[in-house]
Amino acid sequence: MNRNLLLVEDDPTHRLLLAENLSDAEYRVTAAETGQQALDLLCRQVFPVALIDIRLPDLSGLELLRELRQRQPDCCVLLMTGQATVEDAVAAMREGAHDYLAKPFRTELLLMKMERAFHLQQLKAENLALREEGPVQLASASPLFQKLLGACRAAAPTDATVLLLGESGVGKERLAEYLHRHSQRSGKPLVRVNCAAIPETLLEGELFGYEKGAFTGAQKAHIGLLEQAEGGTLFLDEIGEIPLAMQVKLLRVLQEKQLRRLGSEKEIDVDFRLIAATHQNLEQLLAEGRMREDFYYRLNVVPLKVPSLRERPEDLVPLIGQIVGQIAGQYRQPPISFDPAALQLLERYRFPGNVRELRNLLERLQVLCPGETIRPAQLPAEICGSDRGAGSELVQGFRTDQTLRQAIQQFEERFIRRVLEEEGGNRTAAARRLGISRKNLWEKLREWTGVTNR
Ligand SMILES: Nc1ncnc2c1ncn2[C@@H]1O[C@H](COP(=O)(O)OP(=O)(O)OP(=O)(O)O)[C@@H](O)[C@H]1O
Repeated sequence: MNRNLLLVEDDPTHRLLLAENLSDAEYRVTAAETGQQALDLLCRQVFPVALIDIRLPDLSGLELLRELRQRQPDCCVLLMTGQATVEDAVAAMREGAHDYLAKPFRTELLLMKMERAFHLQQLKAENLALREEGPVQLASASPLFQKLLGACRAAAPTDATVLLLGESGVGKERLAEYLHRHSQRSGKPLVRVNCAAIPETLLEGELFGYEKGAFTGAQKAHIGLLEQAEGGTLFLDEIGEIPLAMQVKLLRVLQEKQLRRLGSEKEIDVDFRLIAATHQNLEQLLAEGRMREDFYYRLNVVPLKVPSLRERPEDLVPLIGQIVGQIAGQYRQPPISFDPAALQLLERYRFPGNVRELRNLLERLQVLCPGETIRPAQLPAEICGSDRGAGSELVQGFRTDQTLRQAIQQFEERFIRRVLEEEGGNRTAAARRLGISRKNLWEKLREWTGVTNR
């Protein structure tokens, strides 16, 4: 475990003495004289434990504690307090400090408390790793997807760069998580970056980090995402969106395993495994000059194509089972099921949004109709309509030389007739499905055909 310890003490003699004793006990001590210095250090380094004097020249121990908890909420804080400030220390413990030492204290007591604090952090880290190691569930009965999983299992324990290719919503991010969990780096962070979601002007600072004052607005130093992935995995989603200039910089980091924060000359060693993903055709980006060849070859070490849901029809039913189970559990509701006709419609639908679209649909149905057996009429129009030639006859023969109003009226008539037909002429059922009153339906029919109510 990282034995970094932040020591904040303004009294030089006491600071030196403490630093010496703690270093002798093999802690890696970084000392600060003031609250501000401590805050700057907290932007640069992760400290599992901090030992803080409650009386500092610039900030009160309580203020520093609050700021510290914002920057590193997992840090375990021990306060040093004089007799006069014991009450403050107790208040600080209510705000999340772990323990306090009343001055003067013996070195053995300090070392004992320190050992306990680090032990606690170790347990927390192990617990977290255990929780995160839970299986990433990937329901699949399709040979194509099974083959992909086989390749993932082979690639996972290596440090090779993996490039996940496939349409939006097929589960690339989920596979990246699977790869990370099955790698040697699973105890370390998986840092996910959606390159398309970060504005180009901010991308470099976000990835590489920056020093205080590196540019206007950089009021404090910032640890970049590449550094945050230290020891773990960096997942760069939408890699096709990375601007050319940034490709050069990233390539350099990938080759030299070193980076420089914005506004700094210092090279920092970095060690992460890269997984990249895109729904774009990278060869086309190459041809269009939007991706550098050297960057492409660096990414394209283990390319894995994730099939769309259409290419793995065998997976629809297992996926429905898994996702409904998950969502119903989450909402503590009885799970939905599908009648054979509804299931058949789902099987015929193309799911352009892939598993994401399926998941959203299932969540909506589960929340609106918990425990029900879903019938075709409860499915959205795009899925229902995919029955019998995707409902295309409803829009066949439309002319563009009519007004919008005429076109809408024409569609309305066809649509209503079709629903009425599907309901075997039962107007009450048809009106309910159409979401209009029986009277309204009758009026419309009379207008079109002169039929009167029977
Ligand atoms: N095998 C699966 N089992 C259950 N849920 C899945 C599975 N694959 C994907 N999902 C779910 O589908 C949604 C989309 O998956 P994910 O974000 O991994 O897709 P993606 O390919 O990375 O999409 P994009 O290219 O848009 O980033 C997520 O909610 C995810 O949990």
